[in-house]
Amino acid sequence: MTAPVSHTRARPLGAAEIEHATRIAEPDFDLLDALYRTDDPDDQARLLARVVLSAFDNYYTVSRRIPALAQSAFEARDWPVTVRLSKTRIGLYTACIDQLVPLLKAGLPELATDEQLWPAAEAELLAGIEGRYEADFAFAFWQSLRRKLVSDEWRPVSYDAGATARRTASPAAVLKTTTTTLPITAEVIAGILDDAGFRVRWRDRDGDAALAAQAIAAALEPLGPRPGEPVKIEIADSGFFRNRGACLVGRIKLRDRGDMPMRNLPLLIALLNEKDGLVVDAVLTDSDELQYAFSSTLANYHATNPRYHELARLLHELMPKRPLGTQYSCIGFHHLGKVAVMTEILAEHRRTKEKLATAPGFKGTVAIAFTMPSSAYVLKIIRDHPTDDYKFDYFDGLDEVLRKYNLVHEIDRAGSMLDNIIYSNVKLDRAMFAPELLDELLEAGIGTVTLDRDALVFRHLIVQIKLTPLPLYLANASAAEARTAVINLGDCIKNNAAADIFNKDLDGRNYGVSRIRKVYLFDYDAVEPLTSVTVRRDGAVPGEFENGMVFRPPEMLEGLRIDDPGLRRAFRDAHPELMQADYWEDLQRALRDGKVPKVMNYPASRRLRR
Ligand SMILES: Nc1ncnc2c1ncn2[C@@H]1O[C@H](COP(=O)(O)OP(=O)(O)OP(=O)(O)O)[C@@H](O)[C@H]1O
Repeated sequence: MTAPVSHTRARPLGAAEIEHATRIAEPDFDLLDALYRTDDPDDQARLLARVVLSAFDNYYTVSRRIPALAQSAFEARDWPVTVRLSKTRIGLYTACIDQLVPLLKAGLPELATDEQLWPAAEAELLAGIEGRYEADFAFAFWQSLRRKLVSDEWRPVSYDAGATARRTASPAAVLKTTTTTLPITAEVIAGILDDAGFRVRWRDRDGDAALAAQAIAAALEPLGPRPGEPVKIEIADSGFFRNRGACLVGRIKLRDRGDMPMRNLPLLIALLNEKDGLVVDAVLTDSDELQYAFSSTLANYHATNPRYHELARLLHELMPKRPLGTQYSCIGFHHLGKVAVMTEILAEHRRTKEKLATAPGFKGTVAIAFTMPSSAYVLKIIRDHPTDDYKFDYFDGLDEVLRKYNLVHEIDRAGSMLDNIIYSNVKLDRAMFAPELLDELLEAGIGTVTLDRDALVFRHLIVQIKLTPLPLYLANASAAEARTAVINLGDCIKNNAAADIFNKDLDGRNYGVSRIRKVYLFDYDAVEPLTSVTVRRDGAVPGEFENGMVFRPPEMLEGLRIDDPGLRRAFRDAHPELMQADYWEDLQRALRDGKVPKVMNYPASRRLRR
């Protein structure tokens, strides 16, 4: 067994230290000054590229420090710092762009309209980033900035990675391999735990390693393992940190044995840092379970290895049911994820030749949702005004709905809301749209969509992972599947409540079932902070007038509009508290006191010590 590394006591990070490490450096004012002063177009292009690149470097430096800080916070059990780091990371990219945009707008107003300068500056930028690993990231930053500077114009800036696109990224570059033979021993696992290089002590490393080895042996059993058979354990050379947890991620590989083909088992070792030391809390070996634990519907992990393409590929290989683009968001690369998702949608269209058409299910009164039949994504726009069937008396307006979608992207989604990828000024070829959808988009009087020659330009475009809307799922599911879905729906409502989210439109048709059969809320125009809702015990009084949002828990079941009496009963039996005012009031109190309930992101049955 590998000798344990010596452990220094982890030191909590001081507020000043975090502040310093995550502070974005000022823009390069000398360069900006030179840019403002010059009239020479070549100098302007060169200086603009340098100004933006220097801002990107400021951003990238800080964003790369955060995973290491997250590791220190985990080691020091400093949970408030962990939360702060996540918040800082998610806002950092926009903060860096917003730092520069007003300066450029004020000093060089012609940037918004200059048709010559941008291509010349882009060529300078591309030359400046050539050969850098994060060239595509720098280019995405450039495009985001440009989009902001020309945002008043109907001039979309592509989300394409262009020349900086990375064609191949083999996960091999981020994997550490241990070669051994079956059965995998506790000593081998202990070696892997040591190799992770934590600077704090384990509570019972050998005991945990033995339990983990047992869990792995049980998971390998269906793959026909033979004692002495060679095996490779490939673990990403990266820590992954989120909330109070950390994990090691990789896979176990068994070679083609003649009577058995090559076999792969995904592996996630979930770690906690308890008061008395590090523990292996759970071992996951099922791709769907990994996907749930690594869900893009939760706060992202901070990955200490900077090779984001290889990590995203590896995660995609381990969790193939989730599209590649969203794997980037899971490790905090939201903006690259945005580029990757758009690239994927365009590639899907090129490959399948399918057209975008209205998404299956109930038509929205607030949104228009569309997709291609085999696409992994749904695209959505928000109408300027709801249709006549809109349920509520008052519509908050397009900006407010977009704000809610954006809020859901930024908060800790606690596992039961989708991540919303929100694009602005996107151009999609007209040929991608089915004629009926094209007519609807252009004729519904939606001010945010226009036709620009052979393309549609969208002021905003929301992209989500495609689910099966709950009513469609229930209509086609077996009795057991339907029952599970309805019970999962209750869990989904509870998880959202734990994230201080209440969907005032209780209707079950706002929810969908994913490829791993979890239920998620996908419609956010009616979400409110749970803490702002008035919970009533009594029934409604005719003619009664109440200010604000009022919710009567006994009306929950009716609100969900699940017609099947058996399914209603299943929901009631599994979640009786959802129909009781006490549950909601207790939760509101806990949220107001800052006691956020824990969200479990793997089944309790996978814990090593239950
Ligand atoms: N992520 C998704 N996956 C699959 N289908 C979706 C998704 N988002 C929306 N849809 C489909 O599009 C329809 C309309 O979307 P959505 O519910 O967001 O619109 P809405 O106008 O906000 O609805 P409502 O009228 O209930 O407020 C849904 O009923 C569903 O059929």
